[in-house]
Amino acid sequence: MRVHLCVVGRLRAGPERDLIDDYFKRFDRTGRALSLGPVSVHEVEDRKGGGMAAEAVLLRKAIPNGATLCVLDERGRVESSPEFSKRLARWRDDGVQDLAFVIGGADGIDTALRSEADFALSFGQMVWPHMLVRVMLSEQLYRAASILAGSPYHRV
Ligand SMILES: C[S@@+](CC[C@H](N)C(=O)[O-])C[C@H]1O[C@@H](n2cnc3c(N)ncnc32)[C@H](O)[C@@H]1O
Repeated sequence: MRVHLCVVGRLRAGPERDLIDDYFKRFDRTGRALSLGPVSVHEVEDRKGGGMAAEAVLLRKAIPNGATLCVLDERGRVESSPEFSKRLARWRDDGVQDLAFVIGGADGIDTALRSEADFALSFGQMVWPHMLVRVMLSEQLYRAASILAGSPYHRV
């Protein structure tokens, strides 16, 4: 199951990028034997000030046809890491070929695009900066793969 991160904004070189690259490298390595990954990042940017609607047009183009769509949204469902790992495994076992995660920009995700999602995942009711949400998601993907692989990374 290929994993796509469709996100608003370009992340410049720096600590967040290093963390994301590291977690995705680990996710790809751990996920290979589990039919999870590879992961690819699709960054979109609307330079014309078109807001969420314009960003949604660009995001839709970045989401592969037929992909299962999971939006990151503070109003979504909060899950434990083991629950999230089971969800990933279920999508994979159900034959999902492409799984796309969408993280919005400063204004959030367009309502219409949000309503098209198969699932809305929340990292709690607080609103986090989108670049941090990218880091958190990349870590949770690696953690989920580790849980499914039975490796000791997740210890709770
Ligand atoms: C700065 S937030 C935008 C918040 C915006 N005010 C809204 O109402 O949606 C940017 C993006 O980060 C993600 N995000 C922020 N906090 C989150 C949370 N607690 N759980 C999941 N995703 C979150 C969402 O994808 C959101 O669109």
